[in-house]
Amino acid sequence: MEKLIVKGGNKINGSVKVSGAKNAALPILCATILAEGEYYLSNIPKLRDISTMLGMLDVLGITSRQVQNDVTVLNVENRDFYTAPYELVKLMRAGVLMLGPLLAKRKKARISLPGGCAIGERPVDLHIKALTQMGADVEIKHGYIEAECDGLKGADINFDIVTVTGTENIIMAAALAEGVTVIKNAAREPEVIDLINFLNKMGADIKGAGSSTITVRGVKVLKPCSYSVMTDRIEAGTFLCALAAVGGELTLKNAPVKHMGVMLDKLKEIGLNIDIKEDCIRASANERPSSADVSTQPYPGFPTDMQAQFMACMTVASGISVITENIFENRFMHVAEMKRMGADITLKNRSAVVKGVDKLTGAHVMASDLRASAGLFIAAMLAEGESHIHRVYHLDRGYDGFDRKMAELGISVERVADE
Ligand SMILES: CC(=O)N[C@H]1[C@@H](OP(=O)(O)OP(=O)(O)OC[C@H]2O[C@@H](n3ccc(=O)[nH]c3=O)[C@H](O)[C@@H]2O)O[C@H](CO)[C@@H](O)[C@@H]1O
Ligand SMILES: C=C(OP(=O)(O)O)C(=O)O
Repeated sequence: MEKLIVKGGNKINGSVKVSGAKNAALPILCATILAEGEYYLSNIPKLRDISTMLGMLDVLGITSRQVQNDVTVLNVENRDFYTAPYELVKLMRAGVLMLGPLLAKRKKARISLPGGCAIGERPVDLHIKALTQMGADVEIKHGYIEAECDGLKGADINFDIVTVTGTENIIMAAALAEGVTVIKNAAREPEVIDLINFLNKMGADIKGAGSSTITVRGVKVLKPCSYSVMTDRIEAGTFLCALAAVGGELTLKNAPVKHMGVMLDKLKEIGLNIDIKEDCIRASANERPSSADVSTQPYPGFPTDMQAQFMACMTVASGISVITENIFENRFMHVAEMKRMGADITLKNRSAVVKGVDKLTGAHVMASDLRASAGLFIAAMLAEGESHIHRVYHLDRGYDGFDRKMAELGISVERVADE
């Protein structure tokens, strides 16, 4: 295991290139199951969830190799493998994204049921209900989702809750199903749009990307293609939050600006100066951030994946902020750790009331999940003295070279072995 030692007190100064989006790359990698042949995918981020996903695809007979540093070539054969084992799914919930494509293409899927995790129970009942409506037989046995079908059929799916991976699973399943599938209350996240663009490039017929009604007309065959994955709005937002917290100047290259609306508005509200030219954001902060309330919502609302980072910034704001988490029932594990660094936070049901303090102090803290780790990193950048962030493997799951990029921006950070 490794930990990060961060010395607080430095400002951000420099420029950073935003990497490919984890949450777009993962479903796109799963979608390759849908057609045999060779795919050329660029802008796939280098992070642990991606290597786990490539390992899972390998188990299914799909090999990958890296060419020219930025292109991942996948070679897909339609083999008789259909199991995503516990050892891999336990490392990353996105393994469930194999359910739809495996059923559609191989007519059978056996996926380890993802367990509960630090941010909540995260059931997959809506994925299963929708696939059953499309004609699949699904059972839970020995901790696995076991599903099979003679061929999926189009259906009218109405999700009770907006679910991102649920929407993605059904879109992939429907792409090769017989007839038309209409998904109502679909997720509108940019990563869902990226998946649809990829599938349409493979020859799928999907309309309504970015709206809450998506119509998929099943086609008989899809073909492989080359594709460049969108850049990561959460990574971009994390760097901007860090800047708003500690001050300084930052140029973000390759930022997915058009998908960052609410985030950028919030960051302006707390005092960040932002200048945008195409996909380049120049931002600066000279003063302590102002306080602001946020309430997480499905896209286009404020993302739950930015809540911990925003909270870190608010720990030193001039005033009181109320941060409400509406998506996951338990996504406040970072609160106790931030309090250990001197933050003044009170939890009331789904909200955290954060009273800005003059300074945080460095401490040993434990990362509980991916975005909590980023939030704790920002808190450590703000703190007086040294902080040790343990269980940094959570950070590595979802950020491409986070500590390296922060070091390039002038932040004092060291990665060392942890006992
Ligand atoms: C790999 C990926 O893209 N992960 C993202 C995806 O996760 P993920 O797709 O798992 O999150 P969902 O959008 O499905 O979850 C939204 C809510 O619906 C609930 N729910 C979901 C499915 C279901 O069958 N039953 C059910 O009750 C969940 O417990 C949660 O409370 O969207 C989340 C919400 O934007 C993000 O935080 C994650 O980063
Ligand atoms: C919660 C996240 O990811 P996952 O759904 O893969 O756990 C995240 O990206 O913040």
